Amino acid sequence: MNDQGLTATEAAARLLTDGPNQLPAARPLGAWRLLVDVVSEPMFLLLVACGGVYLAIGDRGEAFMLLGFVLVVIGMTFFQQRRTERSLDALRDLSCPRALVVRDGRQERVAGSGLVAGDLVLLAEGDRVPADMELTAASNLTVDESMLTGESVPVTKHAVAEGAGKADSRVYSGTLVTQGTASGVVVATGPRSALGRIGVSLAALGGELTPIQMETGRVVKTVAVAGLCLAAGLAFAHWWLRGDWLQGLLAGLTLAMAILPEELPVILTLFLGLGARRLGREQVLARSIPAIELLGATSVLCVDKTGTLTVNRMRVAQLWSEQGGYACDAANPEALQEELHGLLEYAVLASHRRAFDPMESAIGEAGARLLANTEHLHADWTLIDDYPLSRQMLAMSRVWRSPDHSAYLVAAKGAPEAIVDLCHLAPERAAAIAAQVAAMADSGLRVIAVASASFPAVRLPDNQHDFDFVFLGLVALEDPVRPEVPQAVAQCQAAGMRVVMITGDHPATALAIARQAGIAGPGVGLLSGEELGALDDAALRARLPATGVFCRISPEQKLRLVQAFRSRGDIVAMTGDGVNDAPALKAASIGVAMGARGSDVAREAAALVLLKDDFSSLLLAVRHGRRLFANLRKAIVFIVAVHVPIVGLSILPVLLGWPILLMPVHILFLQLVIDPACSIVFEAEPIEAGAMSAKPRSPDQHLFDREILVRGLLQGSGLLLILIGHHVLAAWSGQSEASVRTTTFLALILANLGLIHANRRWTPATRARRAAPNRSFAWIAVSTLLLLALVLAVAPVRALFAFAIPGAAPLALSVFVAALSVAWFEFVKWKGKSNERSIE
Ligand SMILES: Nc1ncnc2c1ncn2[C@@H]1O[C@H](COP(=O)(O)OP(=O)(O)OP(=O)(O)O)[C@@H](O)[C@H]1O
Ligand SMILES: [Cu+]
Repeated sequence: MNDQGLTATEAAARLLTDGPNQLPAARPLGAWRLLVDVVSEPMFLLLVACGGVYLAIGDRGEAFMLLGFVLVVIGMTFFQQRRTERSLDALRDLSCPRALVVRDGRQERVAGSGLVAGDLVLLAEGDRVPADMELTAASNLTVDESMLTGESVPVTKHAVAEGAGKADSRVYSGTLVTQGTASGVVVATGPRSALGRIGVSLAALGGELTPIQMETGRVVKTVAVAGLCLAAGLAFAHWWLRGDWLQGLLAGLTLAMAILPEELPVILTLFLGLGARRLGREQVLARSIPAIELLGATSVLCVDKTGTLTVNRMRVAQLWSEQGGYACDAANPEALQEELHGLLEYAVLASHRRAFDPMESAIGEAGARLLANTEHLHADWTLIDDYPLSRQMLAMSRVWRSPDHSAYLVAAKGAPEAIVDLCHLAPERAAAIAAQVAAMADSGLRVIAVASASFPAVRLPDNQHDFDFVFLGLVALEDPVRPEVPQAVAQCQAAGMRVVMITGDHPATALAIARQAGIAGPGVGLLSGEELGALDDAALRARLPATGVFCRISPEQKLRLVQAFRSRGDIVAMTGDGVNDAPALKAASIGVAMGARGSDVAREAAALVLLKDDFSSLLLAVRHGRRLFANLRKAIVFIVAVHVPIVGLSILPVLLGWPILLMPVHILFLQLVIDPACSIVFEAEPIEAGAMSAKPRSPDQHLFDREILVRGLLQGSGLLLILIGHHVLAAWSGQSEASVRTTTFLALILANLGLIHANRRWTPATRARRAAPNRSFAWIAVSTLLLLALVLAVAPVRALFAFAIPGAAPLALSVFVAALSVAWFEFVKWKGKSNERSIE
């Protein structure tokens, strides 16, 4: 079998003829769905109804105007849909497995969709098999084929060369490598794979509603029902008081339009969608929308050590045997002493030649450097078998045959406890070794022990215990804490979040690294996997508040820990990268996988994928989550406030016998054009200064709570009163009906802008930061005023809006009223702030 793989040109040609290695995505017809979506928009129905009434009255101009707005609704729905679709496509790409393929003799990682038949692909634990393959080499490979066969017990696979039958040497697209490594040649891709033939399409992604979306849905429904009742009442009142039922119907429909919280769901989707995009810019991929929403409420961060807190670049720092020690820095001029040659030799033999694990690469490098030109490097030995690491035994052995030995040679390395156990050492010797391990681990080094054995060349035992191991010594590896981690941890703690370390490593190493990262301090305890196993759920829960470091933890225990934290009401973000981490990642409120280091399984189970594999990205994500929630609340205050005057100005004239002030066009102008644009300002608002020094919000804090409603209603009713004052004053000063309408509308729009400005920051104006200007506000203010000027300038449009070009004095009055309302907003803001303080 050639091990160069295909050439890139060959692969490209085959990709062209065979098509991508993808399953056809089932997607309903776009146009049809769009139609259904648009027609079920309440705004659309109201518009059509209003149009009908205008036609019945014989007012064709108004009717066509509304038709124009129908186009706006369709356009908005369409773009909305396109955007959601596109973000879902991005999610699908992400869940598409990547493959390590050999082409032109070089290994490269490509998207699974780029594979073609004949490609040579390497598989490792945690990979999703990217295509149907025939194995050319396999070491301890077991595969979970449950998604094809329903059988959840992993099956063992062998290479064809080992005389395995077809079923035994084939792995199928979509199945999961649960253990071992292998290489194989792709035999079928895309729809021709076993999975494709069954016709399984990708699991439906998206579609699930987040708690906030559900809450918003409820609010929208309640308000809509109330609005319709009110509108019916108004139509009836109009008919009763004035006798014109068509006009009454129109007034009712106008009110319904004014009340309908049409923009809420739109804004929510916008915020969450843009939130995902913002996270993406920080190299954080959000695979689930609910996670974005929850981020701001995170109260516990459970992080693993290697790679998340540390740089994951290992280096052998010390070698130690009972005969002596050696410091492995490049500055050490001395050669490695003869007594330690065997230790390093067997450490190398116990590692994979083409190592995935940074620890094994480090050992390989140290061997190549320190044992160069000795007889201890054995490129010509053949690997006979290996015993992988397991949860019961944190040690692995590899069995070799050398050309000049009759017996097999076995090299083992693993956690010192495990190796000491395998070597059956006398208690005093074991104690001395443990003391040495503790001394090395205290400075944060990861310590592993190495042993050797020889075994007659007969059938190998099933268990590593059956070898007669000789203890060789210890290898200590250094993996420094990332420089930015201590500060990030401190910021998390300042933000009221606990950072908890969960590791499979030795207690002393774990504690040392935790100290360097700032996780462990006075009053922060340590709990080992063994102790944890002895605790029942209640006892475990009781230990959590005082424990910050969990060591020698197995993945199954990670799951228990997540569940224990969650049962205390915590919102838990948990990082993980291994195959066995998937259940814990799924169980966490927010599962976090590492983009580069994580296995396919981990990334599939996670809600967030950190492309920059490090802890500070997580802090950034939380910041974005908090900002998003805060800005959403600001937008909602604005929306509540802005509805009050619109509703009031729709109802009052009918009841008080004034000429009708607001007609459907005016409301549409506000509701469909101005308000949604305004929410963009809130979305872009930077995080408030104190947001990362406050406690995380409680997970069941409502978006629409009393504080928000009171603040919004207060701002809105003040504005309504001021506008009524304006109306009375304007009418009294002898302005024409059209002029009153124009100036009141202008005052409303200006006050609207003032309202946005006021709600951008809830900290009083005097303390507002000047930094980070939000340019979208200026843009929207200018374009809103331009749009209004346009409406006034174009005579037919002006007529449709029933406006008149106002004189200087009415204009001045209108601007003055708007300024008055801004002062009112600032007062409410200041009042709200001082109330909050008195509650605390
Ligand atoms: N390739 C290996 N060879 C030998 N021993 C290993 C190997 N990998 C891990 N071990 C042993 O098993 C222990 C647990 O390893 P594991 O990989 O589960 O830790 P982990 O949870 O990934 O640690 P961390 O939190 O540092 O990432 C290690 O401390 C080490 O003693
Ligand atoms: Cu030697």
